[in-house]
Amino acid sequence: MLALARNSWCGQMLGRLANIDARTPRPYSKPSSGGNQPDKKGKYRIVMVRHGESEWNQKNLFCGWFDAKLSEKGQQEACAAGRALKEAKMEFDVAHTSVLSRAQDTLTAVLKSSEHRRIPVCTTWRLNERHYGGLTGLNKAETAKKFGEEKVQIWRRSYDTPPPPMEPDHEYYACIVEDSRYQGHLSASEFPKSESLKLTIERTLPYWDEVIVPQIKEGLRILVAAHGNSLRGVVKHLECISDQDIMGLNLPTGIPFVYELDEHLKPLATLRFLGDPETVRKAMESVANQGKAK
Ligand SMILES: O=C(O)[C@@H](CO)OP(=O)(O)O
Repeated sequence: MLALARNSWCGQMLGRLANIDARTPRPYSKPSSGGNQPDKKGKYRIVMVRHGESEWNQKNLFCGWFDAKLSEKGQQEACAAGRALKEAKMEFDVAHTSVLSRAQDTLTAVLKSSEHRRIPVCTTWRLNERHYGGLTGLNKAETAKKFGEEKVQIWRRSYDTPPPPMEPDHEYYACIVEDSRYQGHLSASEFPKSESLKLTIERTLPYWDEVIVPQIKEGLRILVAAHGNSLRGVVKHLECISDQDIMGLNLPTGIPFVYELDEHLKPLATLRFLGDPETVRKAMESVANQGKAK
């Protein structure tokens, strides 16, 4: 059994292997940018949220596994996300998050501002942001000026081109590799030096399949607070989005999105954001533009 979850309650779930039916590929349709019309109700529902804006998002720096904190705006976004969930009368039995502060602090703020009762929270490095390798700490616009916007777009959004690796002399190597939250969970050979979306999906999906899916099937109402790229991986998997089309998906910070799922855990529709459509559209556009030379 894989040592996926830190929380022992979640760990118990690992004994049960997921039994998901073979996926039927279907065409990717653009995510709905908000809207107040609830989807047709599925047999199951899952809600996910990308963390609120971090201090490094604010400075437009590649962040990856660096443990940036939420900015003031990010805190507010997380609180607004909680209020949106409360307004939509969404309740949860269990939450999943990464080991990074920006996702955990978002989850805490969401649960508090939605006046939610205490629920078990499972944390795992498998929901971490993708590891940005040697780009970690670099400014995205300056990197685009230096290497060209096209190259930066490939590093940021392509499916299988990883950014350059993080070498031991990198400014942030030690603070990431020696961080105690990875000790005993990741061996030196497993520790990423950089991750493409493909590699990110390869370490996120075992957690999805072995921990989250059995909980969904048990009827537990689940909230996942994670990161732009770990969640892009889950969205790609759920909606069978092609390697090419996933390049166009930019998840906004701090806006929850909902999936209604059928009995085979197939979404009845594309993701639905709990937010004003124009705000969601602008937020997605602004994430996409972070990689422009400006
Ligand atoms: O820097 C990062 O870790 C991620 C998310 O903030 O950035 P991007 O949107 O460029 O993948």
